[in-house]
Amino acid sequence: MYLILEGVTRCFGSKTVVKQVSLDVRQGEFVTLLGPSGCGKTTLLKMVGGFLQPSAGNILLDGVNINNVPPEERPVATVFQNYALFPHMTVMENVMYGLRYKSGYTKKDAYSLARNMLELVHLEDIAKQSVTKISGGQQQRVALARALILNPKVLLLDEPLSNLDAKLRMKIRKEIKDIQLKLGMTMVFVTHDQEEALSLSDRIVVMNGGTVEQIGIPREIYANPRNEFVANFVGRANLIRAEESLCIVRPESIVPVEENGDYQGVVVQKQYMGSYTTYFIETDELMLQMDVRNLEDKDWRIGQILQIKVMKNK
Ligand SMILES: Nc1ncnc2c1ncn2[C@@H]1O[C@H](COP(=O)(O)OP(=O)(O)OP(=O)(O)O)[C@@H](O)[C@H]1O
Repeated sequence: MYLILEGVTRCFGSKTVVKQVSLDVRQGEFVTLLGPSGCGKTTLLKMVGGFLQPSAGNILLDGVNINNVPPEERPVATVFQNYALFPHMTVMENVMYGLRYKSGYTKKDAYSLARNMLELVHLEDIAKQSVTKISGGQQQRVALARALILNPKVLLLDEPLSNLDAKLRMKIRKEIKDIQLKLGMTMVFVTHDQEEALSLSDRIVVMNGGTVEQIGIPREIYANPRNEFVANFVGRANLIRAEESLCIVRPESIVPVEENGDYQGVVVQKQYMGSYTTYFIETDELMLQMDVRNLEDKDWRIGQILQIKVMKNK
């Protein structure tokens, strides 16, 4: 394993905000820390970046314990949520600044490397502009180039897309993934956005209250959430309790049938979502959500009685 976290813990005063987190990240892997605000994901990332010391536990990178290595000497780079660019510098100067603690680069080397990075993030045409005169999406790309110029062993990204509008978020999300695949770079990404986590990650670490709830590939996390917290935080879920057991059923795993359904219920509300419609179906004991793709002319009206079957999550 490339990046190893062993029982990493962090306390602030009497409060433990990261509790005994253990995690192995493979070289070239894209791992996302996903969880609600305050669950400790940024604190965990800061410990990997060296900006915070663990109260207990070890962090190893490429076989070396980096617990006591200061941030500027770690082979790790961080892209922050607020970009942290220098307003008095141009795009090019900001990217070159990434190399400030690295020795052995002439100004010419640094310039040529920065040029390559700007090409990678498609900003070569605005290299001479001030960073205050460019858009949010472009600023985020500058921050990315400034981190990548260090050729880090691990790139840490702390909610890098949260200041962008929905459309731009999708665009930069794809660019980050393209770069990760192109460079084979190990990335640890922090977000509270489940879509971002599902679409980008090789594996997702779902966190809650400073601990890990589940680690798995996106499909596993979505189709087989370990508990109610994961089921509700990642996607929408119908929670069907039978005696001692809890069955977690995704809305698209509920299908209408002509007869012999598992449940009969009445449509009490429907929400048109473009590519699918969500029907809220009230049975004797449950309120179920059913998603039906809007491919055919199938449509059920409010008040209609339906038979439904519960399928396996995909
Ligand atoms: N320097 C600090 N001193 C005291 N408490 C802190 C400090 N930094 C973070 N915390 C607390 O630790 C907890 C976890 O914070 P953290 O920023 O890691 O959460 P997060 O999951 O990244 O949340 P968000 O998505 O809101 O950034 C929070 O309760 C926060 O108030």
